[in-house]
Amino acid sequence: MSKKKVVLATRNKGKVLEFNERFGEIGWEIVPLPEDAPEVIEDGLTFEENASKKARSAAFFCGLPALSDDSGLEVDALNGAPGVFSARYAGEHATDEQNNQKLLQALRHIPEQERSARFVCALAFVDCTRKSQVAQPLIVRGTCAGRIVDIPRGKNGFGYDPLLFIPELGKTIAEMTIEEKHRISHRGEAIRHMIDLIRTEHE
Ligand SMILES: O=P(O)(O)OP(=O)(O)OP(=O)(O)OC[C@H]1O[C@@H](n2cnc3c(O)ncnc32)[C@H](O)[C@@H]1O
Ligand SMILES: [Mg+2]
Repeated sequence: MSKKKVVLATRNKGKVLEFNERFGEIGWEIVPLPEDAPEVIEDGLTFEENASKKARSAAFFCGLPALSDDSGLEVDALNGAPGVFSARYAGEHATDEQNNQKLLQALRHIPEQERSARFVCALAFVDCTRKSQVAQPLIVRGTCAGRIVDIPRGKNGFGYDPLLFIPELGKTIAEMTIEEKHRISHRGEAIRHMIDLIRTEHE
């Protein structure tokens, strides 16, 4: 049987690496988002809303089913910020480094026991070959809880990975291999949920 082509609606290379190969077990061939796909304005109030917008836009543009990811970091001492603004916390085209520095600065007076935080990942899947799903994408969420360190640690991963320490494993996410991250991360959990959901949808 030929594989089902699904567009991965993201421009984030770190995410792309984490999705690679994960959907082979349900017979998907993941194809990259074309360079000329339209920019999506990520103005939703929730990760789920933004993920739906990104998946719908890519599905319409490519005429293929599309999978998208909207994710971010929620810090309790900042009432959930940066949240859906994680990518542009330090400004519209901020680098990971600038976002990390801004977060460390915002938390500089907060003691270790009050630095709890979590990564959240919402995935949306729009299958334009199934009419009902264009209006209502399949949506799942995964989370990964830890606490924010005061000095970045580790070189792996991307984004805020050097800042989130996972007490059970005694390291930050940037100190993990991609396999270790997949086992415990928000994105790993969301991908497992999405694969389960797609399997039940097709039963
Ligand atoms: O919208 P797309 O094109 O998918 O790419 P993006 O990088 O803009 O992605 P988001 O809008 O979902 O913003 C996510 C932000 O949260 C950060 N982030 C998401 N997942 C992460 C992870 O696994 N580890 C570290 N930081 C992460 C990421 O660096 C961004 O700053
Ligand atoms: Mg984005």
